[in-house]
This record gives sequence, C-alpha cells and structure tokens, in this order.
Amino acid sequence: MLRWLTAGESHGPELTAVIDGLPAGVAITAPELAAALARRRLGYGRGARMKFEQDKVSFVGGVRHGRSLGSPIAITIENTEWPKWQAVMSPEPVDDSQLRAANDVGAQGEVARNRPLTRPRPGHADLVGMQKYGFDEARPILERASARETAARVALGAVAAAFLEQAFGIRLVSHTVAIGTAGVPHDAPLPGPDDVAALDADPVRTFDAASSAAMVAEIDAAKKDGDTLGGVVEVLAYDVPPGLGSHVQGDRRLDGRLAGALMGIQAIKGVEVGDGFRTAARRGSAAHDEIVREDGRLRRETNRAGGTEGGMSTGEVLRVRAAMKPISTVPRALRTVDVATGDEATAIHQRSDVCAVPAAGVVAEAMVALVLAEEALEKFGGDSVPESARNLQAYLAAIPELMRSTPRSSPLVPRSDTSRGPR
Ligand SMILES: Cc1cc2nc3c(=O)[nH]c(=O)nc-3n(C[C@H](O)[C@H](O)[C@H](O)COP(=O)(O)O)c2cc1C
Ligand SMILES: C=C(O[C@@H]1CC(C(=O)O)=C[C@@H](OP(=O)(O)O)[C@H]1O)C(=O)O
Repeated sequence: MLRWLTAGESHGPELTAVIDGLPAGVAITAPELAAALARRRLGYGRGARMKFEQDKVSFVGGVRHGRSLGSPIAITIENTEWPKWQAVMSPEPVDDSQLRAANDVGAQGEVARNRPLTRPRPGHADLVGMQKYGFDEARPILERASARETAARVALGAVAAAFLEQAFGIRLVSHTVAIGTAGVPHDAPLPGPDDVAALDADPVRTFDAASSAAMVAEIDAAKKDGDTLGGVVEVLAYDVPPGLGSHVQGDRRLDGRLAGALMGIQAIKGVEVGDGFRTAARRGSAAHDEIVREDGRLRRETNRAGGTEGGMSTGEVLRVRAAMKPISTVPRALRTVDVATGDEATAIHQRSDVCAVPAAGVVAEAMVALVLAEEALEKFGGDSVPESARNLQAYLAAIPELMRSTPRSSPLVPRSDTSRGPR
C-alpha cells in the first residue's frame, strides 16, 4: 500500500513530505528532486515570490547512497524566507515586541507581516476557514491553504515517477493547453515523453509556438489590467500497462482516482479524462476507440477515451486534463467585508501570480505519478524495484497471445492524417 502526506505552512520553517510503501532500490537523489522543484517554479506570469525564494530540498529518511531502502521516505523543503517570518509563524509562543520587530523588516513590500488579516480574500479559503476552525483572522488558514504546499507534492511525485520509470518504463509529460481564451488547437500534436525539456524551455510550457505566443500576450494583457488568469493543463503517461485500476468498485476506478487527485490541487475546478466533455457532444459511432489488430497485437485506432475503459488503463496513452480557475488574489482588489468591524472593504493584495497554469501542469504531473505508483503497486506489488518489474513482466506474459496489446510508448498518429505529425 502506498500512502503519502505533506505538512507545513507557506511561511513556516519548511515543508515536510512522507511517502510510505515504495519498494527498495529506487534510484533517486536530492539534486533530482531539486530539478523537479525548479520545474514547478517555471512559467511566465508567476509573481515576485518565485524570484526571491528558493526550494532547499533534502532527504531525511528512507534513502541511502542514492537508493530507496523500502522504509518511509521523508523529504524536507526549507523555506528560505523563514528568517523573516520566524516571529509571525513561530511554533512557540512569542511576545508583542517580537511581533512588532517582525513588522519592521519591510523587504519586497511586505510590510506589517503580523497585521491581523480580517479582510478575507474572495476565492481563497480565508473566510470559510475562519468560520470552520474558529479563528478571527485569516493567517492561520491561508498559510496552509496556499499552493506553496504543492512543492512538497512535486517532490513526492518525483520519487513516484522515478519508481514508475525504473520498475515499469512508465514515463510522464505535462503541458499547458490553454491560458485564458488562448488555447492549443484540439488536433495539435501531443508531446511525447522525450519532449519534457523542450516544453520546460517554453515560457508557458506549450508545444505549439503560435499558441505559446498568444498565451504570453494574454498574460501581459491581464497583468496590465490588474487582473489574473486560469487555464487548462494536460498530463500524458506513456507505457502504462493495461489493467491498472478496476471496474469492480467505484472507488477503485483509475479514472476516479485520477480525477480526485487532480481536483485535490489548489484552484483546480474541473477534470477531463481523454476527450471528456467533447465526447459528450459526439455520437457513439464517433466517440469510442475501435479495437483493431496490428502487427499481431491489439490496439485502439484512436484514443478519445484517454487510455482508460471501465476504470482500468487500456495500454493506450493515459491523457487527463485539469482546469485551473484564475488566481484568486486579484490586483484590482475584489470586494469583501472586514470581519473585525463589519465594514465593507476590499481584499488585501500584497503580491500574487498573474497566472500559475504552467506550474499547475507540473503539479498535476506529480499527482498523476503518485496515483499511477499507487495503482501499479496495488496490481504488481513488490518490495524491490526488480521484484515489481518481474511481476509486471509475468503478468504481461500470462495474457493469452490473441489478447495481447503493447503499452503505447509514443504519441498515436491518427491514420486519417499522418501529415500533422505525431499524435
Ligand atoms: C501552482 C499554484 C500557484 C498558485 N499561486 C497563487 C497565487 O499566487 N495567488 C493566489 O491567490 N492563488 C494562487 N493559487 C491558487 C490558490 O492556492 C487557491 O485558489 C486557494 O488556495 C483556494 O483554493 P481553491 O481555489 O481550490 O478553492 C495557486 C495555485 C497553484 C496550483
Ligand atoms: C509560494 C508559492 O506559491 C504561492 C501560492 C499562493 C497561494 O495563495 O496559493 C500565493 C503566493 O504566495 P504569497 O501570497 O506569499 O505571495 C504564491 O507565491 C509556491 O508555489 O512556492
């Protein structure tokens, strides 16, 4: 059984993440985690904090000499901003003079760090969190609701991705398919597992140059107007064997688990598997993926379903999309009420991202890696990477010859139009 948890506040001393149940022998190092975390900081439109803060990541359990031990893996990501927040976020009680001193720092325009946040920001957890947990200001809520926490998930996702690739050859890639109204055409070529570096080099992590330029222009326009944007990201997983997940119980469906994991990311408000909502508008004859025999193996002619049928992976490319709402902290401040006075007010805005969609793609990729690792371990088990790998091979070999399909390792080229490039 694979399970994981994160802890830590946005301006606390560090984020902590633990993953338990991963086999021994996964090759993974702290610099590889740091590289994964650096990818999450990418993307045109992110705010000031991404520039001055760094992710200082270490393994503090479960890894020895670059390989997992099979014991729980513990990771810490130090918040390099901590010295400035030490008094405000101190786990120990502090006195008023320490808090006053904290407010004097004033770097990066962050004045009055300890001022009670009594003007809850629309679109954030602030107000309902205060109501639910019994706080009279929003700091104790926003510190944990912040997507700073996604750094810890990306670190865990990097460990899961290393296991998936080393044991099963599964590889993932994510990309941005829309920001605001600018989007990649639906029939544009899909990125393959070798395109990660090229995508990361693009300002918005998009394959298509014209769409990328349109997205950048949309971000510039929103910024100029004091506004923010959301968008859509897509995650693809290659070489996923058939049979992860199950049709037998709703909570064991792979598509359900993927949707839950993606919806668990801050600001994600919709998930599509394969062609998702577009499929709902099609007739059945144009909606499903016909099964054909090619080179002695079964395959789907198309991949509208996004690599799952009946809650199980089919062996085709797994394809899921997540829709992110626009960033909630809008510079052109939204109306709220000061809950200390009852007066009408505008929401606090110190700084914020204009758009974090490219980063959300990296987070979504991490979540898909964690779900696939969980599912693969449920199906194949194994206490070491070679044992998990052997179990997969034995399973594939036991599928009768006439029923075998080969897990898809590159984008599908639609027969109707091979001139468009890989898909
Ligand atoms: C990578 C990432 C970065 C984010 N950055 C910001 C930000 O700078 N400002 C902001 O208001 N919200 C940001 N958010 C979204 C908020 O965390 C989120 O909207 C808020 O916690 C409320 O949760 P909900 O949108 O799921 O209801 C970000 C989300 C992600 C995934
Ligand atoms: C710190 C990160 O993202 C933060 C997520 C976030 C939010 O409200 O979710 C708000 C911003 O933080 P702040 O309000 O302190 O400027 C982002 O910078 C990060 O991704 O590492």
